[in-house]
Amino acid sequence: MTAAGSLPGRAAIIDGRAHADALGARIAQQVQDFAGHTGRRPGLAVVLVGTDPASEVYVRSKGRMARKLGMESFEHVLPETVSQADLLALVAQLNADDAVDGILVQLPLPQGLDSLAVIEAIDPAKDVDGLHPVNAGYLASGLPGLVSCTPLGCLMLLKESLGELAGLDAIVVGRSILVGKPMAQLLLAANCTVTLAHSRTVDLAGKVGRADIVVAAVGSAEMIRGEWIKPGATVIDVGTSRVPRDGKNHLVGDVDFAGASLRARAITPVPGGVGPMTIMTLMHNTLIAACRRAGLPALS
Ligand SMILES: Nc1nc2c(c(=O)[nH]1)N[C@@H](CN(C=O)c1ccc(C(=O)N[C@@H](CCC(=O)O)C(=O)O)cc1)CN2
Repeated sequence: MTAAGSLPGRAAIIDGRAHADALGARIAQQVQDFAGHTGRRPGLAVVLVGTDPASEVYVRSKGRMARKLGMESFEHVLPETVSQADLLALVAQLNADDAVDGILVQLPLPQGLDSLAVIEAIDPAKDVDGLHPVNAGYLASGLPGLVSCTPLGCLMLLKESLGELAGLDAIVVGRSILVGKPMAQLLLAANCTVTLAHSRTVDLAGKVGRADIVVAAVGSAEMIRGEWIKPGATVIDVGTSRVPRDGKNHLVGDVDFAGASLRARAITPVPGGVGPMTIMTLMHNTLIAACRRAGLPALS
């Protein structure tokens, strides 16, 4: 049988925007409850260094979404020429600010700045990107911390689409600290059997072809071919690359969408799949961080 809403031989589309909207409605209600209990609103500080156009768009979207859900948004824009010391001083100031529950430094940072050192400087309790080694360690140890936004969004989409994940064979293609590594840990915690593939993996096509779940996070346009996908697999595409086609720039994922749709049971589109969930899971993490800091029970 095909997944709900799909035509025979065509994968169901996993609608990330709809899932993000539903999660956003729940968060907005919980923000009101938080404000009722504490007399203040959860606060998210976003730091942008430089003028990368895509990063500017993402930072604006994060601030807009935080305000829309009733949170405080603090936006800090620093010039590309900022020193490592000044950036670290801003992070220290945000760590000490009681109105700030979540801190996010937009990546990538301009050349010359050490992003790992900046991430390590963030108070792990306010690290709503879930990238601090303490939070990565909590995730690997099965302890409650803050989980990186994109993989958390992917896991939510997978659970919505598949229900139970236990026992499924999953492959994650890409081993970044932002997506690949935490994604593999989340799937392991959900009792999948996980392969973490990367640029040196031998026979990637064969390994993808044995997976019930494929999470593609390589950052290379359409490199996962449709014919590699196991019939009936569920495909989550994290990639966003712009490619020139028919005289226009098109946004495509890491997966050959048209080919994969003929074999998969369900697939995320690009745009409109994982991306909107990345922004909403950041809001979810900010609310979790705020509740923990206020000593309120964790959210469901
Ligand atoms: N500190 C961080 N930096 C970066 C992260 C992150 O999670 N934390 N992730 C990415 C960028 N990113 C959020 O920061 C992000 C990327 C894409 C989208 C999104 O909604 N994409 C749309 C398409 C948008 C377009 O047209 O270009 C979609 O897929 O539908 C949201 C957030 C790297 N940096």
